[in-house]
Amino acid sequence: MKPLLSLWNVEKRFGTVRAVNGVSLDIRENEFFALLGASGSGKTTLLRMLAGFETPTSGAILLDGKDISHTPPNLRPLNLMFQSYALFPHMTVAQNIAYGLEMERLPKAEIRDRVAEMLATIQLAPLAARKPDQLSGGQRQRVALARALVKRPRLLLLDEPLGALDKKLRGEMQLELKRIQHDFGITFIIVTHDQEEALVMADRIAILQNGALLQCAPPREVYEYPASRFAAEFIGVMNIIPVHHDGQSLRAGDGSVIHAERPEGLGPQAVAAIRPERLRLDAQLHENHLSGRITAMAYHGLDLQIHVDTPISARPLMCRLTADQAEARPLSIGDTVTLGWDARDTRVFPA
Ligand SMILES: Nc1ncnc2c1ncn2[C@@H]1O[C@H](COP(=O)(O)OP(=O)(O)OP(=O)(O)O)[C@@H](O)[C@H]1O
Repeated sequence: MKPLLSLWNVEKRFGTVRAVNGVSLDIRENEFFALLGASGSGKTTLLRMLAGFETPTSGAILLDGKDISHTPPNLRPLNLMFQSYALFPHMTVAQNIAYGLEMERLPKAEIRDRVAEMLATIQLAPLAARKPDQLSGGQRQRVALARALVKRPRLLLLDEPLGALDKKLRGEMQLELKRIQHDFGITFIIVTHDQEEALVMADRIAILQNGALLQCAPPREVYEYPASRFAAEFIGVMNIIPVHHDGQSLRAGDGSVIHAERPEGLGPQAVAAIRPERLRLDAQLHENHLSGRITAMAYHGLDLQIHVDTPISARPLMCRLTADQAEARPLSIGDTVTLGWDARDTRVFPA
């Protein structure tokens, strides 16, 4: 399938700072695409280049195969929604949504119909006559989204759109955004520093580090097969065990062998990485096993997290048990347990 948007080796320098460093990627029609990275990794700069507020120092941005690198923002078929998206305080919800269409001088009847459609989509029809200061944060966010969507852009760019919301509301709005994106069939590109948010919402995630693209893949792949140690630790929780590669096998600090599927060309210093939910208490069923002592436990409703002190790592291993597993085997701090995990669940990266 032909990509909607292509980035070809896009670079942006501010003086000596390389904010974006040779990023190449394709974004497909109807995709929910997340740009994920720590503060200063270049997410916003990349988004601003897509919107046309910055021009690449080198490389090209193509929309439908046409180079738009130097096309001004107002001539691009896209819309940008910021975290601090300001609604007009003196206008009602309906007027705020209608504003962009009125600027385009569309017929009154069409504006009325499209505003009504958007109010239904964001489920705020009963509040159409309210002013922004009579809305909750989540409701204001929906109006901002409606205002961006009502113009039917082909591409919507969202810069930390849920950043100002509390955790619970954020979770609800994540699902809401996904539903709206699906219903409208518009391509969404969202900037976030929240890895959980990217996992929940996106069809694909691009991880940026120091302006460079580290990995671009669907959430599951990013989670299960991180491209590097940085990606492994950035997404979700990861147990990291320093290992030595002697050409034959991987050994932990205490000399015990760690069974893993090894990448080629690994140097002597490496780390083994295992997700907490891959560690099991039925150790005999797995290639790797070792004993340790429980030092801490945290109950989370759906799961139980235990920290286990072991000889293979200075830091305790984090192990996540489902409620069923935890019920089958009552545990307390101080208990000795035997942990096991599979070689195929062990990723290995250069240290
Ligand atoms: N106008 C500018 N002039 C100089 N340096 C800039 C400018 N804009 C961004 N930078 C630098 O480029 C780098 C990337 O910034 P950018 O805002 O794109 O990162 P980000 O990933 O969006 O970060 P955050 O999550 O904190 O918003 C940073 O080192 C930043 O200081």
